[in-house]
Amino acid sequence: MLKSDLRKIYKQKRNDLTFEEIKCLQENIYAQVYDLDISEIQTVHLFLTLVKFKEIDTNPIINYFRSQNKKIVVSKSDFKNSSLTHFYLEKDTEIELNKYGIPEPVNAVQVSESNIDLIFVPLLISDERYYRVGYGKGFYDRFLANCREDCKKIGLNFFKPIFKISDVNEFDIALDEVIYPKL
Ligand SMILES: Nc1nc2c(c(=O)[nH]1)N(C=O)[C@@H](CNc1ccc(C(=O)N[C@@H](CCC(=O)O)C(=O)O)cc1)CN2
Ligand SMILES: Nc1ncnc2c1ncn2[C@@H]1O[C@H](COP(=O)(O)OP(=O)(O)OP(=O)(O)O)[C@@H](O)[C@H]1O
Repeated sequence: MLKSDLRKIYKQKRNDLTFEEIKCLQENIYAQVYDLDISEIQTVHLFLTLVKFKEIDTNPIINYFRSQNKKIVVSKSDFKNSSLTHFYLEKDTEIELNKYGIPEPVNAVQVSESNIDLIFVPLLISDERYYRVGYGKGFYDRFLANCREDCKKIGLNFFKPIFKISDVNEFDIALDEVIYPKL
């Protein structure tokens, strides 16, 4: 199926989830995250939850990685060129919503992509080859292209991957793994 159709379908499917359903799906995802082998990981990048699109609440994941003494990195989005810049998220880092409703750090220390060992990637839907469809601006395609070859990329989603995204292009970078609710 085409990215543009998948984007519409999975935006709607996510929007249709009730908060009770989301709570249950999240718990399943968190349990799988807490089961990952993170012994080689020092620095982990997470997205901060975009509430208007009913994204997974990443706060419990952030708290978990903090409790494991890992450094947390979050981004600021530049919609003019679809680029992200990255910053350490400390316990006292101030967070503000940008005009799209994305939480972003204020006055934090910038981090280069080369310091990131693990990235949790937001997505609407992925396929069995670990390609993904996001909101369609290419922020993550650009970001992942700048990361280390050995940086681990794990997608998080409420829905099971489909067989195949048919219009994957030269910029699309496959993830290493996608975590979605399993029985
Ligand atoms: N939490 C989170 N942060 C993220 C992403 C994400 O998927 N989740 N992104 C992943 O790449 C980037 C942001 N991508 C976004 C793309 C569109 C809109 C948005 O509000 N779109 C409006 C139309 C905006 C316009 O073009 O004027 C809409 O769809 O209504 C928000 C975020 C970077 N940060
Ligand atoms: N590294 C790159 N350099 C230049 N253009 C890029 C790059 N990566 C992606 N693009 C362009 O960005 C646009 C959006 O890409 P795509 O449809 O794959 O977005 P997406 O993965 O759904 O969005 P997002 O990453 O923001 O969640 C496409 O037109 C694509 O060609």
